Amino acid sequence: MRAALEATGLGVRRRRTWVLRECSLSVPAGRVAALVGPNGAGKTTLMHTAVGLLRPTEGNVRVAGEVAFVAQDKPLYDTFTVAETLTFGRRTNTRWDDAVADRLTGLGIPPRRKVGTLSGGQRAQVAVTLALARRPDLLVLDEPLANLDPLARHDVMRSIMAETADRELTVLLSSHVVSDLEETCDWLVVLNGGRLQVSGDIEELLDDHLVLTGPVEASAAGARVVGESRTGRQVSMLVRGTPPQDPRWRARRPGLEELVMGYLRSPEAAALPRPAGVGA
Ligand SMILES: Nc1ncnc2c1ncn2[C@@H]1O[C@H](COP(=O)(O)OP(=O)(O)OP(=O)(O)O)[C@@H](O)[C@H]1O
Repeated sequence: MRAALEATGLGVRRRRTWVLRECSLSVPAGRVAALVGPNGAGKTTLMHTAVGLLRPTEGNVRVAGEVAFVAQDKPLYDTFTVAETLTFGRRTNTRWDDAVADRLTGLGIPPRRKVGTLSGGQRAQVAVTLALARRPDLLVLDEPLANLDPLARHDVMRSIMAETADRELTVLLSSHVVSDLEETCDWLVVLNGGRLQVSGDIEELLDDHLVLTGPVEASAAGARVVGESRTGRQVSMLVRGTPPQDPRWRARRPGLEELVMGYLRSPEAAALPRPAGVGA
């Protein structure tokens, strides 16, 4: 399994505070990885170190091949037209792919319009298309869907997915809206308070967890409990691995959002690949 992105013991200190610490993860090539976590978790910091905008204080991060990055504010030249923006991209990139760039026309974005007059969704499409047309091996997108309406979010994700279907491209994208990621992402990375909590294949993670509901008296002995919440006499908990024996539990597979929320509510819990030879 070739890694497109590999971080080892990655740490970033800003002034006196560690904003990223002991972060070791590996995203296999060809995956679409969702990077989630609350505000200030360190998502942008991780992305900036991955694309070389920020030097780690400790550890290292390695990326295989060419990287394209779309920053949160989708920086573009507002006075350029869409066509001029594409011409600029073509002239400044040796790996430029006209077929990808031409997709903007198919999306109904007028080539003669000034970039500064585009809607948020159109602007996001231009920024993502510019990055994709550079034919990167790894595409890093910092909240590409922020401030977009549901239709525009769907369209941007569709543009990205069209490209991943055509060739081996690895994508790392951050978002606060887990439901946007459910259909498109197959790898999950959860950061919380600068620490890595989860990194793994989404289907395997969902298969490895259960949501249990039952009376507060039910015994969770033997289970690895990620987190729990109580409503009156009922308790609901996210567990990893083998469920507890008590027959009073009702068990079901979690959804992606439940899995993410379970970990975010329990910053001490982690679902990470263990180093070889180390027990559970
Ligand atoms: N230039 C800076 N100087 C000092 N601290 C910074 C700087 N940039 C970010 N930080 C701090 O680093 C921490 C992580 O920030 P980061 O932007 O990586 O989080 P994030 O997960 O991307 O958050 P958000 O979801 O709000 O975009 C925050 O506490 C932030 O205040």
